Parts: sequence; C-alpha cells; structure tokens
Amino acid sequence: MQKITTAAQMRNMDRIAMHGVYAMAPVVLMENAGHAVAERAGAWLDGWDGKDVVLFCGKGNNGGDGFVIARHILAAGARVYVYVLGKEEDYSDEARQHLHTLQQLADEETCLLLSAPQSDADWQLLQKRLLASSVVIDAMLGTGFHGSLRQPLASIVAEVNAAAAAGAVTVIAVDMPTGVNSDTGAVSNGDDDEDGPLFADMTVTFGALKRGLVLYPGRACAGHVEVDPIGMPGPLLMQLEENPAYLLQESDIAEIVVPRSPDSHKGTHGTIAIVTGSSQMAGAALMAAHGAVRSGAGKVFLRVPGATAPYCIGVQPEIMVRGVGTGDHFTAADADEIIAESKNWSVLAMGPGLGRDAETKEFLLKVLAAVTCPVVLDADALNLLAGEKALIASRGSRIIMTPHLAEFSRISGLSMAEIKADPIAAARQFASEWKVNLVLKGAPTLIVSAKTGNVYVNSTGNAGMACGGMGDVLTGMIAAMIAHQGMSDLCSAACAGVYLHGAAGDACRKDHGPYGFTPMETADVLPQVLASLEEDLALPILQQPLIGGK
Ligand SMILES: NC(=O)C1=CN([C@@H]2O[C@H](COP(=O)(O)OP(=O)(O)OC[C@H]3O[C@@H](n4cnc5c(N)ncnc54)[C@H](O)[C@@H]3O)[C@@H](O)[C@H]2O)[C@@H](O)CC1
Ligand SMILES: Nc1ncnc2c1ncn2[C@@H]1O[C@H](COP(=O)(O)OP(=O)(O)O)[C@@H](O)[C@H]1O
Ligand SMILES: [K+]
Repeated sequence: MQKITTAAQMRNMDRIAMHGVYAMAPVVLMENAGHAVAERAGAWLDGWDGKDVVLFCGKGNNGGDGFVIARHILAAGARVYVYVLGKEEDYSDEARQHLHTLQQLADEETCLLLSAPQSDADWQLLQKRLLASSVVIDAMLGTGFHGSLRQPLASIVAEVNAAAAAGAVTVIAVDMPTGVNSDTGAVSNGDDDEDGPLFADMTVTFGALKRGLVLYPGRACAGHVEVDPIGMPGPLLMQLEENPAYLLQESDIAEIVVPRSPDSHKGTHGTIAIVTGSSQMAGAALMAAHGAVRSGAGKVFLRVPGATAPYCIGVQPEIMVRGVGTGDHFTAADADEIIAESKNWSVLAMGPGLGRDAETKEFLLKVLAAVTCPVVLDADALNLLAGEKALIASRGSRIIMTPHLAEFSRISGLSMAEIKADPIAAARQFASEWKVNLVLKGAPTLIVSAKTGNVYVNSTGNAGMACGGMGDVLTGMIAAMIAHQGMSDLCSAACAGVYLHGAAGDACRKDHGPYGFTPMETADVLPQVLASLEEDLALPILQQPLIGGK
C-alpha cells in the first residue's frame, strides 16, 4: 500500500534520517534524491545521451536536488542549461556544496550556468532555449511552496507550459510540480493561466507520495508519478504517522477480495436487500440492485414503496422485487415489515431515489434503530439523516455512508470551500464524530475507516463517470462486497467497491470513449474487472482447474 504524506510528515522523516539515530549526512540524501530523478527520468525518456535540457533550480533544497541532477545527466551525455534562481548565500550547506561541484563542471559547450532572466533579451533567449530543447527539468519549488507563485517563477512556469503546449518539450518535475501545494493539491492562482502551476509529464517524488499529487487539481499537474525511497532507512518509510493516508492500488484490492471457494453456493455470497426508491425515481433503485447483481451477490432483494413496484417488477429477472405498503414513498407504517425481513439479510442498503418526504425520514429512523445487519446509506437517506449524528453513532461503526461532495456538505455543515481546502481532514473528522465508515465520493473518492481513522484515496475512475446513477450502482456494489465476501471489516468492503467501480468506469472509457457510457454498462463490465483481478491472485492449489485451463 502506498503511503501518502504531508510536507510536515516528510520534513519530520528527513529530520530523523539526518539528525536522529541514522545520522545520514544531508548532502547524501540530496545526492540520492537528484540521482533518483536522473535515473528514473532517464529510463522514462530512453536515456539522456544527446538531449538538450533546460533545468530550473529554485533557491531552496528543491533547487539543490537540481544541481545533483545536472551533474548526473551531464555524465550521461546531455547538454544542460542550468538556471540558478537563488543567490549562493541563500542555499543550505548541502545545496551550496552541490552547486560548487557543478560550477567546476560548467563550460560553454555542455553545461551553461545562468542566473535568473531579467532583461527582455534574457526572456527571449529563455524562450528560444526552451523551444530548441527536448526536456525541461523543474527543480524550482517542492514541498516548500505555498500561496501563489511570485516572480520570476510565475513567468518561467508560464513559458515552460507554453513550450510544452507547443509540443516542444517533455517536462520532468522534481518532488512536486512547481505551484502545487503538497498538502492540499491546491494550485497557484487557481485557474489563472498566467500564474498557474507547472504541468509536468512526469514527477519523481521522494520518500512517499504527497497529498498534492493525488488530490485535484494538483494531481492533474503531476503526469506519470514515480516514488523513490532515496535511501531513507526502511523503518522510517514504514513507520505509521499519526494520521495515515494511503493510495488504493490493485494489489491492495487483490488482497481484500478473496477468490470464491469452488464449492460455494448462493447462500455463501450473501442476501443483499436494497430498500429504496419512490415513484419518481424507480431507476435509482434498479441501478443499485443491478450493481449488487453484477458484483456477484448471492441473492438480491429489492423492496420499494407499493406504488413504485409496478415500475420495477419484471425489469430484471435476477432481482426479487416486492412493494411495501401502498404509497409512492416509504412511511413509518412500512418499517415493521422491513425490520421483520431484515433478520434474513446480510446487508441493507437504503437511499438511491428514496425521496425526501418527512414521512420517509420517520421510516428511516425506525428501521435504523431496529436492524442489526450492516447498513449502507446513500443519497436521500443521507439528506434525511443530516441531523441524526447520535443515532448513527450508536450503531457502533456498522454503517457505511456514501455522500458526494454536496451531500457531505449538507450533513457535515461544512461549506464546499472548507471541504476542498482539506478533504482528507474533513472526511477523517466526520468519520470520527459520527462513528461511521465514510465514502466521500468525488475525484478522487476518499474512504475512511471508522475503526482506525485511516484514509484511503482511490486511484481509479474518470470524468466519464460524472453522470446520474453512477453512485447508485456503487451503493449496490459496496453492499454486495460486504455480503458475499463475508467481510467483517466494512471499510475493506467499501475500499473494494470503490476501487472496482472506478476500474469498471476505466474499462468503459477504454471500450466506449471518454464519456457517454452508462451506469448500467459500468456495472456490466464488473465481471471482466473481477477476472483481471483474479489473474493477480495466487489461487490456492485446490482452486486451480484440474483439467485444461491456463
Ligand atoms: N533533507 C531534506 O529536507 C531533503 C529535501 N529535499 C528537497 O527539498 C525540497 C524541500 O526544500 P525546501 O524546504 O527548501 O523547499 P523548496 O525548495 O520547495 O522551496 C523553498 C523556497 O520556496 C520559496 N517559496 C515558497 N512559496 C513560494 C511562492 N509562492 N513563490 C515563490 N517562491 C516561494 C521559499 O521562499 C523558499 O525559498 C523537497 O521538495 C525536495 O525536493 C531532497 O533534497 C531530499 C532531502
Ligand atoms: N471526475 C470523476 N473522476 C472519477 N470518478 C468520478 C468522477 N465524477 C464522478 N465520479 C464517480 O461517479 C460516482 C457518482 O456518484 P453520485 O454523484 O452519487 O451519482 P448519482 O447520485 O447520480 O448516482 C461516484 O462514485 C464518483 O466518485
Ligand atoms: K519542482
């Protein structure tokens, strides 16, 4: 599992590596960091030999890494223009030491050291050099960046972006793309192109992923990301910080989703109840149920308000539909029937298309106070339960809530701006106060464990999934994950559901194009997504085919 750190956690790790028991020399860590970029970017670019490179070195330690990179790519055959944007006295001892070494290698032919552009002529020359080069290396700012870019960095970044847009150069960022906040993913000056962040094709980051590389809008600036341990002592890289966050990857999900036992039966894979819908929104109920079916649920029951049932019965034969009561929305009078049935259910999901009638809130409160199986709450169930923290918290972490950003804003009372300023902290705080497993849907979706407070950042999904009904399918999928994998840990089930949902969306994007694929099509591709996951699993010997097979 890939750890995601903040700048402060990274600084702490650096501090212990250098000044704690490991006593690593700062100049060595910087050497390792610069060498890692030269190696990894070189491999990605098919070598440095014969390449013209423009390298911008800021006045902090990110710039120090740049001096090391210059030395290594020179040795590998590149020609380098190095813009040294700080004064010698600005640099840390280790950066100054690397600058001195580089100064000994400087010459007109292969390694030109330049100061920050000032005159018009300087800027014109910089533009020319960018257009005549094939690679730009951004060692201007790393984890030390905050606020908005100041000059001359803002103009340099704009020039680099323009050269990249013209197709002239490939851009490699050192640790972070300049102008991206490493803790929040916020970028310099929002969407103002003139002072915006640098857009890299590749980022080589040190020690661990930074939040700003996985959260938007920063994530869109990073390009292909590689993490290099830069020789940090293993125990330091593995150590658990106070507020851990991780990136979910396929290998993590392959560990959670166990292969089916060959002698399993439908009972093994759970009875999923979707209790939801209203006459206006029968489709939401059906999409949630379909998400459960395509995730391999043993049995899927759909319970809808009586007047909604005619729109659902017979639509999909695998789904066992029954109307409850006679209304077009649920009321408290319908609760007893659901509570009685729930004794046979592995999991209950409520919310998609439920409607927001006050009578439906009474129904929800009654059901939630009585059922004992795990519950997934989405959409209107969340809107109706916005003020019911005490009831939700009393369920002892047996609930998964799956709000999108607007729903989360409603139930948490936080403004959209407050959530976006630090979504990881907002999600963690909410899960802790409400004692729930939280799936905060978006780009990217965050999952928080009620038990540990760990935050998992999803790595799959795409903007083609921004269409009505996608979340409904996810609700059914998460419910099915809880039930048929017999998962006692609801957070693991949520992680599996979210990752596979996004992976299904990515498969649809490949097959159908960037958008226009539907939630039902996304659900339909799940068996293939699960199949590719199974290829990664080491199947126990008894589950391998005895005859034939691969
Ligand atoms: N020992 C360490 O701490 C190591 C650090 N390393 C590198 O050091 C970097 C962190 O170094 P620093 O803490 O010096 O930080 P940076 O080099 O990222 O940036 C610090 C400089 O940026 C300036 N700055 C901040 N916001 C600005 C803005 N909006 N506009 C213009 N200038 C701005 C500050 O005035 C300061 O001079 C990492 O990203 C990494 O690249 C690596 O060498 C590995 C070891
Ligand atoms: N730009 C995007 N990138 C990745 N995933 C996305 C993006 N937009 C939407 N999604 C995913 O699609 C789903 C949309 O859910 P939701 O907003 O609840 O839709 P609905 O309520 O219409 O069913 C979520 O799982 C979300 O993470
Ligand atoms: K950088």
